[in-house]
This record gives sequence, C-alpha cells and structure tokens, in this order.
Amino acid sequence: MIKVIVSGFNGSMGQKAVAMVNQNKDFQLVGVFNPIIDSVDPLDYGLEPDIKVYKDLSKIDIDADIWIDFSIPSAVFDNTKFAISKGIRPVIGTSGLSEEQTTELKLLADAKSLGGIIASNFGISAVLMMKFAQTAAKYFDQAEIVETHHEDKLDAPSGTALNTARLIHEVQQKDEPINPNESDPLGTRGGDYHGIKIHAIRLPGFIADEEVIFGSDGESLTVKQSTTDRASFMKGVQLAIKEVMKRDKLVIGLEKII
Ligand SMILES: NC(=O)C1=CN([C@@H]2O[C@H](COP(=O)(O)OP(=O)(O)OC[C@H]3O[C@@H](n4cnc5c(N)ncnc54)[C@H](OP(=O)(O)O)[C@@H]3O)[C@@H](O)[C@H]2O)C=CC1
Ligand SMILES: O=C(O)C1=N[C@H](C(=O)O)C[C@H](O)C1
Repeated sequence: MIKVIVSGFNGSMGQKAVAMVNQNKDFQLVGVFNPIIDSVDPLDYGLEPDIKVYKDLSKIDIDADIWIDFSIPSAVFDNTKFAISKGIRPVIGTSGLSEEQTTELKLLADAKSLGGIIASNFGISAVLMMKFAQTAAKYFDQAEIVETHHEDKLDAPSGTALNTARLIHEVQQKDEPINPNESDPLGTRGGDYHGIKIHAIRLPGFIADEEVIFGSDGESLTVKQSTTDRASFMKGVQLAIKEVMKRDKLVIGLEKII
C-alpha cells in the first residue's frame, strides 16, 4: 500500500487528488496539509476520522511514501523541500517553480536517491500536445503559444505554457527576438521566452486550454488541447505515483515518463 499526503487538499485540485487516492486500492490517504485552515478535524472535510489534518509543516510526523502538492506558487518550493527532507517522494503539480528552484529540488532529491516528479501538467492531452509541439519545432522555426485558464489562476504564464516553450527552445536553440524593431506600446505581443511569444488569457468559462501555433512560409500548424474537467489530471497523477515509487531521481515533466 502506497501511503499518501495531499498538500492543498481542499483546493480544486486537492479535492480531486483526495478522491482519487481514496478510490485507488493501491493507495492509502494518511494525511492532508494546508496552513490556511481553521479546523484540524478530518470530519469537517468529509475525511475518514483516522486521517491526520495538518496546518503546520513542522508538525507532520507520519510515515508517508508520497507527497502530492496542488497548493499555491508561493508555497510549493518550501513544501517540496520539506517532503524531500523527510524522505517523502514528491509528486508536484503546483505551478510557479522557477528554473533555479526546480534545479535545487532535483539536486536535493537526487542526492537522497529519492524518486519524484514535478509535472507542469498531468493531463494526457497536454502531455501529448507538448510532445507533438517539440516534434513540430524541428520543422518550423517560429511558434507562439496561447494559453487560456480560469480567472482564479494565480500565475502567468501557466506552468504548461512555460514548459512547452522550454521544450520548443530545447530543439530550436534560438535566443534572438523574432523582430527586434517591432513596436508594441500596449504589450499585446505577449511574453517572450527566447523569441517564443506566450499569450495568457484569464476568463470564466474555462479550466485550462493551450494551443501552440507554428508558422512557416505558406503554411501553419496548430496543436491544441482543452481541459474540461479537472478529474482528467488524475490519470497522470496515478501513473506518476506508481512510477516514482520505482525511481531514485526527481523527474521534470510527465512527458519524460510516458
Ligand atoms: N500539474 C497539473 O496537472 C495541474 C496543476 N495545477 C496547479 O495546481 C495548483 C493548485 O491549483 P488549484 O487547485 O486550481 O488551486 P486552488 O486555489 O483551488 O487550491 C490551492 C489550495 O492550496 C491551499 N494553500 C494555500 N497555501 C498553502 C500552502 N502553503 N501549502 C499547502 N496548501 C496551501 C489553498 O488554501 P486557501 O484557498 O485557503 O488559500 C487552496 O486550498 C496551481 O498552481 C495550479 O496551477 C492545476 C491543475 C493541474
Ligand atoms: O491553474 C490551473 O488550473 C492549471 N495549472 C497548470 C499550469 O499552470 O499549467 C496545469 C493546467 O494548465 C491547469
């Protein structure tokens, strides 16, 4: 039985993660964490009475194999560092980690031979979109990314958009802006990652969509995915949990293991 702690347990994704863990016969929910809660009574959250509810990281003292994190960008680094320090394998979905933070976490986990994953997106459609985009980047020199999310999203660009841009850049290895003479007083050309423009839309009526548009002389190619239910992320989380239990390194990106 794989023992799991869910951090950010009562958020939109945390609730899906708790439900998934409870439904999977190979997993056992042992604890949940969120510092911004009033009660530590599991019954107040519809949890079984033996589940430990924590609001203080330093008080987490239970035996656990996996730390699932769907919290907030400003907290995920400290949460992950804590999990690694306790030998709990991190399965991190929270966005907002910088490249430096990600590298530091990888070094910490690898030094302890601890398996884990930081995945910008656990959705199969998004992972395939990123893989297809990386393949297309070999044949198209120019790409722009448009990501659309619900209006409560705290960070922009999305972790998925940033990871897509990284994967494209890995192949293209370009660093210059496409048109350095461009005038854009309103910032309408979007963010710039090594010449790959990223446009972030925040609107009610959406969960998470992304399209990657490639352009070349006389032709274009669009790779697009849409998320219409957060439950879709849980297939990837389950797969990641089982996979990291067999590994001794921190993996960056679900696309590296499927
Ligand atoms: N990788 C993936 O596939 C996916 C990643 N995400 C990412 O997951 C994260 C969570 O998304 P979502 O569930 O929609 O957001 P929510 O705001 O719904 O949930 C976040 C939860 O974390 C809680 N929280 C606040 N501070 C901490 C802390 N220090 N430690 C633990 N929990 C804390 C919040 O509490 P309170 O509300 O009281 O502040 C809230 O309950 C985001 O970064 C999002 O981008 C989302 C979907 C898929
Ligand atoms: O905040 C979200 O909702 C999502 N966040 C992740 C991201 O930043 O890419 C994954 C997905 O896009 C949903």
